[in-house]
Amino acid sequence: MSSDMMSRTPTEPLREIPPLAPGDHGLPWVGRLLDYARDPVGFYRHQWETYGPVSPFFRAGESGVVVLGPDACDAVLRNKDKAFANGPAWGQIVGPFFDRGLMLLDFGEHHVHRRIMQEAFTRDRLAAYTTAMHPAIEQGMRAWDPTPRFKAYPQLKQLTLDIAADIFMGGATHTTRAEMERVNKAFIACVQAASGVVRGDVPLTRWGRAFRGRRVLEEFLRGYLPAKRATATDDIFSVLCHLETDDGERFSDDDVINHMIFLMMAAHDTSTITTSTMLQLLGQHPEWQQRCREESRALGPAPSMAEIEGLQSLDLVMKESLRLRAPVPALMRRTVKETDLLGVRIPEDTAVMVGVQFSHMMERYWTNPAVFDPERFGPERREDKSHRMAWEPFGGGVHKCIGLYFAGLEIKSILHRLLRGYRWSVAPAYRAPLDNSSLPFPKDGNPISLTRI
Ligand code: HEM
Repeated sequence: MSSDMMSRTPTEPLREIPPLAPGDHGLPWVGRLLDYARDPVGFYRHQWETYGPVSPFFRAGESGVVVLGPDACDAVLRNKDKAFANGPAWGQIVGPFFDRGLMLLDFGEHHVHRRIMQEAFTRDRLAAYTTAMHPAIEQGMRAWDPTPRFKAYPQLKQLTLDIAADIFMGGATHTTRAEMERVNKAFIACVQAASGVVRGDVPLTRWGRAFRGRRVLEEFLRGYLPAKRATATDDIFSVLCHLETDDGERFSDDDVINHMIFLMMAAHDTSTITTSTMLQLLGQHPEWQQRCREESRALGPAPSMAEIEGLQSLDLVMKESLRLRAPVPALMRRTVKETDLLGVRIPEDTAVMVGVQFSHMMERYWTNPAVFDPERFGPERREDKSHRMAWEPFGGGVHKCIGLYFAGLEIKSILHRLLRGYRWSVAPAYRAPLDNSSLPFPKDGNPISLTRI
């Protein structure tokens, strides 16, 4: 097993974070954020080659560190001496709009909430969610009008929102289409706040819209709460209302609302980005598209969870897409005490950016990492096993994505239906112009040439 660990004997003193090299200060206040937004992997490569696994980074008015390579990422995410906290770090990025979502809780409190929420993602529940997803996918795709420049990304975004309305809300039965539209807009406003410059409740700004959006979402969910508490159904909202651990721990009304808002956010953009990347890559690699289609054709239109898990080629393509374009390319942390990270002293209250995307592109762990090659995940090669954290699109440690199986089922169910009903192509030389200001999405809407079979 290879390693990028820099060894240090117990008697050696801790090293300090290296100082910024000339030219690495970037612009006043924003620092090198724009370099990152322009080309995240290029930025990471520069940090890695100049400084190694723990590098200095000035951004948004403060100094912090970028952590790169699977050993360093692993050390932060495993968080052995509980020095790295999520709440103060992610809170700064997503603002108060996803307050008290699971990812923003820390340590003992996080442990209690995670234990309860785990019950919403058991195999039996996942099987029920999968069954419920198919009608929503079928209904959503009915509106798709294939064209030679079909903008896949916005369509997929709408589709995953429609699926969320069913799976998360149980169809929101008493809600009109117009009301649901308002809720979707409110939700999108909260998501978009991450890239807002003005960080206060100021009208006509991203944050101003997000504050209003959060109020709309809370009112909407609170309106449904009594009915969801009264009757147990298969949607996540109702499940969260009725969860109880063996020790009798349950979520309060506020917990349910906070978790619902965060879950919808966590599930939405990430799955849309992955599906959109898969569409692009399958459009550029028709042999893989055909291979996946043949496996899907062997099943019916609404396969069970076990059948979806058996779609092997699609699974390889999904893993490769998540490697090439991790929907969450960096994980944020802040130290709550001084700590030792691979022999480097990280002071208390340091902003930490864990650049997981870079691990996916390191020659040390992957053959020709820039090339689309799903077979690298196949049983004969298993390049993802070159290091336990070489492939980490879902993070690691106690905050590892709780919805990763759900995500796989949703993404594959969408692709499965698409492969059976449509054929599509994308020019081999196409490179998606990505907006990296929050999660990486294609600015051009990911156009594909789509035809019905
Ligand atoms: C391809 C899709 C997805 C990707 C790439 C993804 C990625 C991630 C990553 C990297 C984290 C860790 C964040 C950190 O350590 O700071 C995370 C956490 C989380 N994800 Fe996902 N996610 C996806 C889909 C989903 C879905 C579908 C759900 C819900 C149904 C979900 C719910 C969550 C939650 C609740 C957390 C916080 C877990 C905790 O802090 O204990 N995610 N996700």
